[in-house]
Amino acid sequence: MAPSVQQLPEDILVASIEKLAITKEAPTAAVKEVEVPKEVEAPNAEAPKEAAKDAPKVKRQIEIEGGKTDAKYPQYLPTWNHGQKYPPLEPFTHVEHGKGADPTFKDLLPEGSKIKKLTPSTGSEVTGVQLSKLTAAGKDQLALLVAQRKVVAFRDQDFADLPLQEALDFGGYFGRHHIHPTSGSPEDFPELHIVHRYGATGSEFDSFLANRNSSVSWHSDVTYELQTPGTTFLYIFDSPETGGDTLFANQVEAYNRLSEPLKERLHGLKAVHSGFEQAQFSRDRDGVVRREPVKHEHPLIRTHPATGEKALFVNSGFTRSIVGLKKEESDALLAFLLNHIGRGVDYQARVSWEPKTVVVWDNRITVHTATADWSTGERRHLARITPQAEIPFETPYVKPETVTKA
Ligand SMILES: O=C(O)CCC(=O)C(=O)O
Ligand SMILES: [Fe+2]
Repeated sequence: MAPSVQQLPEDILVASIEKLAITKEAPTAAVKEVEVPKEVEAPNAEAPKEAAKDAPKVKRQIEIEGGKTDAKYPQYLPTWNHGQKYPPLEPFTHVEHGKGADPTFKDLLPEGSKIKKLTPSTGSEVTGVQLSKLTAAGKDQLALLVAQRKVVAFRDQDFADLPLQEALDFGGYFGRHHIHPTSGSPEDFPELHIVHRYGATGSEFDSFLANRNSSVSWHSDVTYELQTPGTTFLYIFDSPETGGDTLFANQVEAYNRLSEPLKERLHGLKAVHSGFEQAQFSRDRDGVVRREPVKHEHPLIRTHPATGEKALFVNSGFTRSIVGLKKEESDALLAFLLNHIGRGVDYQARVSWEPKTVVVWDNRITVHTATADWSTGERRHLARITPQAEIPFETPYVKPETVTKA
């Protein structure tokens, strides 16, 4: 078996276990049938709402009461609309705002703000900045800072209190919104990907752990798409008192740690990233599949368009095989790379969620994993905004001596 299929993509957990958990945890909750548009055939992913207006109606189930009443942000609870069907994504031109941004960060980190490294190579924490108030220059610098530090946690944000559309408008600056094929989203906002768990003993998550040793599942989001996500946002509503941290691994550093002969050999190789298993997982549980699944081949080493840094671009969630290698070779090489990334605690950062935190990371050059380590029945509830970026590209291997001489 390929190493990648031994682990479930984290998105799968987010998408489907939550749905089951809600049903289990709130058995008395009323389920209301709501009239909603059927077969929302959007002409493209950017304009689903226009298409929805004239569409015929079907019933959709939304979960209310037991699940909704005690959530701090019920407007962000997940719903699954089986009527939402979108055509394949069309390519678009991505504008990389981090490229050419002012590296002094004067519009992002004004006087009085504080930035602190989480670990030497990876992750920073910022206080004294209100993301929602950033100018265009500040947003460009945000993209650059995140590309450099890989992940940045911004504390004390008003983001969760903004109208949902305003939060989306902010995120839309960084790229076209990705609509997830299977995850729950707030009613009428399919661009928001919702993470929602109770983590209670006896929940669906326990039965998941019955077959797994750990909830750790390193992945980069939806890398099966042609244009994979770039600057990405996750913000918190409810979290357990302790636990539920999110971990990030730095794929630039994972690349840098490889020997020169191995780096040189990996350049030019491509890997297959597949969304088929995720879609099937959802179908098997009567979940939604908003768009038919796709696979794409991406370079094993990709270059970041703003920093020029090279990063390993494989993840255990979606990378299935290396193109051109025989199965055993591909499995062995992928297993080595994924193991290398997963055990690289010396190039990872762990973000602890505090109320009002917004975490921004660059999905092109990191992998991340949730940790489901609490079993107290506390709610953990977050939303992700996932702007897509460029088609992954690579630049040629450069020997270190050449760099020194140049
Ligand atoms: O729940 C988390 O900490 C991360 C979830 C996740 O992988 C995501 O939203 O992309
Ligand atoms: Fe994720």
